[in-house]
Amino acid sequence: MGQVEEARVSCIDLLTCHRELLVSTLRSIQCLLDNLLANRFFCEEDVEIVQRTVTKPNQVRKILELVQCKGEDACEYFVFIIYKIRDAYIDLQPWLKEINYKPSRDMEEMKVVNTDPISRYCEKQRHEMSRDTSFIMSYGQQDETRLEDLYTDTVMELFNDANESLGFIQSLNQLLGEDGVFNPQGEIIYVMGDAGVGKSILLQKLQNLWSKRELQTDAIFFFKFRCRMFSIFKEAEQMSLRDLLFKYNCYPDHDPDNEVFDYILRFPDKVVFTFDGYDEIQEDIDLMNVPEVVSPEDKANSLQLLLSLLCGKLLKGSKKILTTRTGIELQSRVIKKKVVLRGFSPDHLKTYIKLQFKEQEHRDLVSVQLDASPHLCGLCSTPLFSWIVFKSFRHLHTMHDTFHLPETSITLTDIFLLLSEVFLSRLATPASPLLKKSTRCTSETFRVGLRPLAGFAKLALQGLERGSFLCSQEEISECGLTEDDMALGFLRPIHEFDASDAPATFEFIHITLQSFLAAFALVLDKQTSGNSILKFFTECSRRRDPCCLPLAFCTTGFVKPREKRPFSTNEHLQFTNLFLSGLLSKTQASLMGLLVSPVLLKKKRALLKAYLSSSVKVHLEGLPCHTADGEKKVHVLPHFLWILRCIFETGSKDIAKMTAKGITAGFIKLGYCNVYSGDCTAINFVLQHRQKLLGLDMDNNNISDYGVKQLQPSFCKMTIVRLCVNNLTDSSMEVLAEELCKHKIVKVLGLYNNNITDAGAKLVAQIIEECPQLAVVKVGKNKITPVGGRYLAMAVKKSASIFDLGMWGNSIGDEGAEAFAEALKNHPRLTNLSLAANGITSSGGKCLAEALKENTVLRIFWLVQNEMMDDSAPHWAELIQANTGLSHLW
Ligand SMILES: Nc1ncnc2c1ncn2[C@@H]1O[C@H](COP(=O)(O)OP(=O)(O)OP(=O)(O)O)[C@@H](O)[C@H]1O
Repeated sequence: MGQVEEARVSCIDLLTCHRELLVSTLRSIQCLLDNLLANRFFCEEDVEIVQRTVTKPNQVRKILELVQCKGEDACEYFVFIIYKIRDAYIDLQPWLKEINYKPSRDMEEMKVVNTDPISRYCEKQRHEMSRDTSFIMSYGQQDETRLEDLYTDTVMELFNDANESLGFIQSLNQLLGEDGVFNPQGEIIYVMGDAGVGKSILLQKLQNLWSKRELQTDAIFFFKFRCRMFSIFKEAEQMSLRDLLFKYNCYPDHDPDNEVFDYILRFPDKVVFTFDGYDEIQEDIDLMNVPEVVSPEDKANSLQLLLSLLCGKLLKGSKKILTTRTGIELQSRVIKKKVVLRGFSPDHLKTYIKLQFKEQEHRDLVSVQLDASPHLCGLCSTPLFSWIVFKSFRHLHTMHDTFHLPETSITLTDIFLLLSEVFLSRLATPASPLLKKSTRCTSETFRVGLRPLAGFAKLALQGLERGSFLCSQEEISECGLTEDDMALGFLRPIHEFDASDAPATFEFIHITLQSFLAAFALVLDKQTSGNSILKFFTECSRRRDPCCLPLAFCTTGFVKPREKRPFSTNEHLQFTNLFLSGLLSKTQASLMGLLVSPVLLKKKRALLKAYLSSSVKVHLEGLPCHTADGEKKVHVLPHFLWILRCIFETGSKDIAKMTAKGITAGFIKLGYCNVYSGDCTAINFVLQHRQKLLGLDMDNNNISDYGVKQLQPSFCKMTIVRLCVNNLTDSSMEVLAEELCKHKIVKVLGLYNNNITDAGAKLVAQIIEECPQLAVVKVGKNKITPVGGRYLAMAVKKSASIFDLGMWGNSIGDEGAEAFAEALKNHPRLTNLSLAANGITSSGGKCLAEALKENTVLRIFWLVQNEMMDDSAPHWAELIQANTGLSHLW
């Protein structure tokens, strides 16, 4: 035996000595009884005696009495059970440590079976979680793919409460860890991302890793919820936290004493929650005024339970990951950390192609087509869209002799038409394998599939109109859809909301597909006046406010009743508008002309054209603008971007021209508007028709190199190019250098916080040298070393226009500093320079101070966060006394 034996403390004495502690702390009595019985320390009668005893402490007393009567071995085995099943006897682990318990060799050989309800529940949860998360849904139910065969990492960026980037997360383990926590008191790990960027799949992967014990966490419970379910529970339905956890997740069997729930209440830090799709909550505002839930025993409305969990009023300290569409802001005080999903990087996309296509021939074919179209690459950075494109490609390629992805100007409407074509092609009689593959005829597929397509479209529109993502069997039948139609793949059944045997509920396989079909319904609709196609446009332009969700409740406890909103965001409606624009485009005219009367189609197209042609102008007129340097500046809202997206879908040059004319401001700020690379095609589509010069600020978006490529034709008009915090690499610098040096009109170039290295810095230096009007350049927080620093310094030396250069947060070091010292001597114009946080030591500092004695122009100089020692201070003191033009030295 270990220390216990060495000290010759018998276990009988131990149990006597610590009896009080054991009586007050010991739980999971059944597990003790099961093992004592199985190993014949107890007989059936002993077990019955214990079970007949009324309270838990008395049961423990009885067990202690009995084991002590049975002798030293029984007592030692009793302690051994507590030692072996840590989870069940977690409170007694410190005691075991205190008595320095180590089991004897004989004891180590004895069997202990874990019949503890808590451990059994954990196992059950892991088992069910693994079953539920191992497959990614594909087309309908018929074609599921294993998660591990398709899951590809995506770009995950951390942000602080001021929405400043804190860098990227490299692995899912970091999501639950401490990286990027800006508010330790906050309870929520807030994950944001655009439609289809992979929020649900990210959670699924996390759940799957946990189920296989591959996630680095000590959490032993995991509860997953989709937020939309909270809208489904009946308003009047009151439920307890226990119901919410067990009825709608995994149920604890064999737990007569509620030990699992008690454990969860006592150790909330052992619990992970995932709540997917916070934007999908269709809250009833009246509920918000009901008092908050603070006791786990209270019954309450499910939404209140959710909010109390999220705010930490219930199960404080549990880990909670909440996902939502971009644009839904929560108050920072409830957020622990913030992660934004950015979709596939070019490398991720390559990996995903490999996973999607097993045959090298297909991989090559797809890669060639993608390489030829940066716009398609941009679209495919959203996993949902690449999934549709690749799946459709595979399907159509196997069905038909030739199939190529649509070329250059593919739109989102094209992508969803492709998906619908694949679904509807199931209606076609399969060709005999011996026959040559059939020739693809999209219009025929749609013509044959019109009845079910119209049925699904009607169902989708009805759902959007009443604010629901779900549909019942009854509603499906009312739309004329049959069981065979259900097999096409548009809908999938959902089981998770009905704890009872309620009839099945269905949802569209993705919300964007519901939006697409709703748009289809608007186009097909013969009954109502054409005007009704614009109803969602009107609604979206009215609801311009950034969304504020029920978590106001967490901090204020009271929210004023507002207009009842079916969805927390209007993105679904915006998508419907976008698809409507695409379906009514000239490109789709021949296909749609087969499905709708050409006269009606023409009427609807004219209405849309009239609306879109003026909507940018109207939007801009409604915004506050200010004039600076004789130029009108306006900060647009995300709705502006949606209008541009719609205009691009129409493919109409006329509308684009009229829109370009309507942009009267000389400077447009699109910062924080959630612009992604695919949007740049739409922006370019309009801007290329602009006659006048323009300043464009696109800071803090996600446009990436694909986006810059798409904007290429528009740079000839841009005097201000701000692309800070946009995930750009040197490849974007090539495009910028080529365009900006060709047109030489740029005045401001913002590239702060991207991924520019020395090669990119060389190109920026070229822009500085060759653009005679360039006054402001921001290249801080990139990856520029002394080599790049030298290029930039040399360019600054040659430039007579540069006025403000920001280099903060690179690593140009002393070598870079010396080069800048050279550039500063007698520079005619540079007034504001930041070399802060660049690893410059006293030696570099000395050179800079010396050089500044010959400079009377520099006013503001940032040098903080370098590595200069006190020995450089006299040089700066001397410089200040020498009374150069320097007014601010940091
Ligand atoms: N990391 C990934 N690896 C492979 N495929 C992915 C990944 N993320 C998403 N997908 C594909 O994209 C589809 C849509 O993803 P998902 O449902 O997670 O998006 P979402 O961000 O939750 O969208 P929404 O906000 O509209 O609900 C998935 O069904 C899957 O096919």
